[in-house]
Amino acid sequence: MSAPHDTATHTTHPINTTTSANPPLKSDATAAHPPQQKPDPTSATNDAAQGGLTTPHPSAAAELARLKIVLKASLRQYQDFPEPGILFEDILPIFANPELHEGLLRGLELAVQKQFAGHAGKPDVVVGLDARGFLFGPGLALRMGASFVPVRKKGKLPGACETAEYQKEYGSDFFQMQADAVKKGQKVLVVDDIIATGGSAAAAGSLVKKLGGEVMGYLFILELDFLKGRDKLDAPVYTLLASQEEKMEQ
Ligand SMILES: O=P(O)(O)OC[C@H]1O[C@H](OP(=O)(O)OP(=O)(O)O)[C@H](O)[C@@H]1O
Ligand SMILES: Nc1ncnc2[nH]cnc12
Repeated sequence: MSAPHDTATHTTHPINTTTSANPPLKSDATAAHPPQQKPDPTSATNDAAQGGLTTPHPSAAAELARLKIVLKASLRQYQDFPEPGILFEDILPIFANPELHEGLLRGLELAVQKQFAGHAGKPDVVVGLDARGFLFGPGLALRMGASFVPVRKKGKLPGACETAEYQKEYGSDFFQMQADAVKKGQKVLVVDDIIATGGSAAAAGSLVKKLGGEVMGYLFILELDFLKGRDKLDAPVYTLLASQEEKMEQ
């Protein structure tokens, strides 16, 4: 099988040199996959990344708007992964590039300041969901001076745990939190990479409440709009990027 990706556009990613049963989509029509003549937004040396991420002292709104464009352009989509009918949104290119990684944390920090300040101010605890919520949840918590607590898939945490079952875009699962991980009355921000059906985030929110925490909001990098997952959540929701307004044609 040939290399799944044009390395001329993504020279900084070792992943692009491997073969795969689900190559990233090549069409210019997807926002997640930049056309070949465009500079690689995930490259630390390209102009878009430099202009988007290193401009000194822009207003918070302008800075957030610029970060969103650069971050969205770095995402990749894989058709029929992990099963037919799913258009998989791959956020890993963000973490492969230190500037994008920094830009993500900055964008999320600005979003929390802008979106949640009026509701509850700063969180006491950031709760990140297994597994991709662990990629940026601890970094965001550190920036905001908050604790980080994981929600894990069943059977991974020692000691007394609370458990919640949930449905997601592909299948069902169980989440757990350690029973003493959140103190009564603590303000909790639940974070994850993607909200699809909202099942995972709703289960995490229910666990936080079982422990006595107060869910001040939910924060995601990306939202699959057509699944309307935010309707399952009963606290303010903020998503940095939007995607898939309608279900993929089969
Ligand atoms: O809104 P939902 O329909 O619940 O789907 C969103 C969840 O699905 C993905 O995780 P997944 O369970 O695939 O696990 P992973 O993070 O371990 O890959 C994603 O990272 C979210 O946690
Ligand atoms: N379409 C999707 N892409 C990536 N992660 C997901 N989690 C649930 N649905 C997903």
